[in-house]
Amino acid sequence: MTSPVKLRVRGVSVSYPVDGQPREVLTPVDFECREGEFVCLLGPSGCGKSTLLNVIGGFLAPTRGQVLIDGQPVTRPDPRRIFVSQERGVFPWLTVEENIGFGLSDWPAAQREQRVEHYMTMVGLAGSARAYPSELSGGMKQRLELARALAVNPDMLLLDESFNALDAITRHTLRQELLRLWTAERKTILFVTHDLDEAVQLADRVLVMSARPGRIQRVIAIDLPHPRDIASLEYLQYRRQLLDELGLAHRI
Ligand SMILES: Nc1ncnc2c1ncn2[C@@H]1O[C@H](COP(=O)(O)OP(=O)(O)OP(=O)(O)O)[C@@H](O)[C@H]1O
Repeated sequence: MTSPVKLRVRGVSVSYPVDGQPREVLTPVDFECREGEFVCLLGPSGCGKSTLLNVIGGFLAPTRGQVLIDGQPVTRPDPRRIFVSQERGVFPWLTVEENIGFGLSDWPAAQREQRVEHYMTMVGLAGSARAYPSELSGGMKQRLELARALAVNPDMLLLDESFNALDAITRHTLRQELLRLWTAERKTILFVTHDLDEAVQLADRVLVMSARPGRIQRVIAIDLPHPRDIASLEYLQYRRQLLDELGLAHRI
C-alpha cells in the first residue's frame, strides 16, 4: 500500500533582487513526497537547495507557486517540522542538556530527563551535558542540533547539509542512527546534501537538481534495502548513475 502524500511542491520559483534586478535561483520546481519517505535533494553548490528547503520550512515565501503539507498551504514555520541547518544554530545561552530539552518544556520532568539523556548519548555528547555551545567544536554543535531536533519527535525533518562538519566516523554513526529512527518511526525526511554517497546510502529517492536556476533535473529511485552494501554492484551502479546525472562521470 502506498502512503498518503505528505508534501506537495507546486510550481515553486524564487527570485532574489540583485543590483535592482530579479535573479531567478529556482525555476519552477514540482515534486511530491509521501509520508514516511526519505528524499535527498542533491545538486551542485548554489543551485538553490537551501532556498527550496527554506520555502518548504515556511521561512521564505516563494516568488511563485505553493507548498502544501498534509494538504495545507505552508505560510510560516511550524514546530512539527524541524529544520536543522548550520546557520540556525543552537541557543548559546543554554547548556547542551538544556538545548536538547528546550522543546520538551511541557513534558513531566522524569520523562524529559530520560529523553534528553537518550538523545545526548546517541549523538555522543553525554560527557558535555553542562557545556555551553561556545565550548563545543563545530561538529559537536551540529550533533547537538540534530539531537535537539530529534528529541521533539517532529513529523517531518528538513535537514540541510546537517552532517557536513562531522568527521567520517561520526557522520557514519549518525547516518545509521537517522536510518534506525526513520525505520522505527517512519518520519518524512527531506535531506539536502551535495555528498553523492550520502544520497545513495540514505534515500528512497534522490532528486537531482540542475545548476542555477535550480530545477529538478532527474528523480532517481534507489531500490535497495537497508543496510546498503556500499561495495555491491547495485550500489555502485546507482552511484555511477548519479555521477552521470551530475556530469561528473568522466572527470573523476
Ligand atoms: N538572500 C539572498 N539574496 C540574493 N541571492 C541569494 C540569497 N540567498 C541565496 N542567494 C543565491 O541563491 C543561489 C542559491 O543559494 P542556495 O543557498 O539556496 O544554494 P545551495 O544549493 O543550497 O548551495 P550550497 O550547496 O552551496 O549550500 C546562490 O546563487 C546564492 O548566491
